[in-house]
Amino acid sequence: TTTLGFQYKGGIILAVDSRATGGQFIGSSTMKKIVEINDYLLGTLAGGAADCVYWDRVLARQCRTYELRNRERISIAAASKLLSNVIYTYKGMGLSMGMMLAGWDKRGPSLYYVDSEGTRTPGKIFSVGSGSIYAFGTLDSGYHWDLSDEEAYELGRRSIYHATHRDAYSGGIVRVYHIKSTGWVHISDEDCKDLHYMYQEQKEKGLN
Ligand SMILES: C#CCCCC(=O)N[C@@H](Cc1ccccc1)C(=O)N[C@@H](CC(C)C)B(O)O
Repeated sequence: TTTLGFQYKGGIILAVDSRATGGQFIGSSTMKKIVEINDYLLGTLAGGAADCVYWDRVLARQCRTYELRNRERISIAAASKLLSNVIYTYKGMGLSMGMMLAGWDKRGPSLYYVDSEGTRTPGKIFSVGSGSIYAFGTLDSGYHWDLSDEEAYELGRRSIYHATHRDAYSGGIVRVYHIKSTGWVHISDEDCKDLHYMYQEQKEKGLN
């Protein structure tokens, strides 16, 4: 898996691949690794597929319960704390999860990283998963706060593409979402093979 999230002038971008593997076996090429918890809150999945999917559903239920009890949406900080606290009770028992929670709440845009070791931290740029080392190469060299929306989408897309090209455990569809003050927008789903030939063409025409 390769997942990434970064905050910039225009909000937050999330981008992920869609491959699930069991050893060298590819179990899925269409996995949804960005999960829509509510209209203002997205999560990303990396690590054990069953662990991530299961605990994300638990979190989604807890967020909805919070809304019903408090008549307002949960903050990203509180949602990430709920997730972190509940999986911390299983620390050392073999859970494997590296998740990002991204959204827009009363304090504005917010991006958190939460994992099964007990780490919970806010930040501006994260990449999580076996291909994150490759994604960082493109992401860190292309990132700046004042990216335009289109440049930000392309940076997320290109960073995930590069990881799918080099990491055997990443591949399939490159999915990009944008979180703004009005909630999240699904920007694109593109097969990494199509992106490969598109970037090849650009290189041949010397457009890079
Ligand atoms: C095939 C199949 C069913 C999925 C098995 C399964 O959890 N694969 C894991 C890799 C893994 C992890 C821990 C133990 C074993 C195997 C996987 O593909 N994780 C991706 C993200 C999830 C959300 C799809 B990615 O991190 O590579």
